[in-house]
Amino acid sequence: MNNVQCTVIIPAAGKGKRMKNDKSKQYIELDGKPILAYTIDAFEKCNEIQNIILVVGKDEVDYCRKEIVEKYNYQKIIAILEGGKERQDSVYEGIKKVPEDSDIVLIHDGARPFIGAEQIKQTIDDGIKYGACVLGVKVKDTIKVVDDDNNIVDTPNRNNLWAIQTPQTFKKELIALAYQKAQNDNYCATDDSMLVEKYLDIKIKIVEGLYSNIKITTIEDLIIAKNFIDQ
Ligand SMILES: Nc1ccn([C@@H]2O[C@H](COP(=O)(O)OP(=O)(O)OP(=O)(O)O)[C@@H](O)[C@H]2O)c(=O)n1
Ligand SMILES: C[C@](O)(CO)[C@H](O)COP(=O)(O)O
Repeated sequence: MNNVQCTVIIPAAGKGKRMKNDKSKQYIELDGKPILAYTIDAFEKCNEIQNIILVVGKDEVDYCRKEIVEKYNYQKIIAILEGGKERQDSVYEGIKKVPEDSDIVLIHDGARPFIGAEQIKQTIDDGIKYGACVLGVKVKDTIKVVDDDNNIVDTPNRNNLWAIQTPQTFKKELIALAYQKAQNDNYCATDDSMLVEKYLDIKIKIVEGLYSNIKITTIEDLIIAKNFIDQ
């Protein structure tokens, strides 16, 4: 595909409850800069991305425009939208505003600031080739399936287990259709590819990512993030 048009949706409307911090985690500063700004930087600098859609919390649109978009002089942001109750609702707000001429939609957590250019480009290439792909890494631990009483019921073969990250990258029509169907059904998933798995009969490729592409979720992740920045 020549001149492929790519739009990234960055959901950043979460409250960061697991971080237990007054400020939502995406606005916590690392070395004087908000986590969300590190995330946006990666896509702003990536030549393959034309548009960035930011989805932020209720009442955070003006704050984000002034303190993030204007302050860091981002040029690719075409919309700053108010998100919804769940991550999926926030992403859906973004999907509704993807420009007509976009071929590929990437979805990337605002709280994953260490995404690399190579990985973004690889998901775009595989998104074009296969229609749907997600970044992931092989799990390092043994994973157990447990019942409601915390008794082990299964130990899946680790060779078949991957920890899934973002970007999750799709042809626009595919992800728009999967999202519309899920929203109509009130079906809530924990990542975007689950909707494609449920509603569309297509294969989704895994693109091998990096362990450094962490999602800042709990306080330990902040310590790791500070170490990455200091390196
Ligand atoms: N209603 C929501 C919930 C989450 N997110 C975003 O989705 C990404 C991944 O979600 P997660 O890490 O779970 O963030 P939070 O929901 O903020 O965290 P928690 O579950 O601990 O409250 C984050 O960038 C978050 O801001 C969103 O846009 N809208
Ligand atoms: C999309 C995701 O980052 C893939 O690992 C993750 O599932 C988001 O889940 P969360 O519950 O919002 O942390």
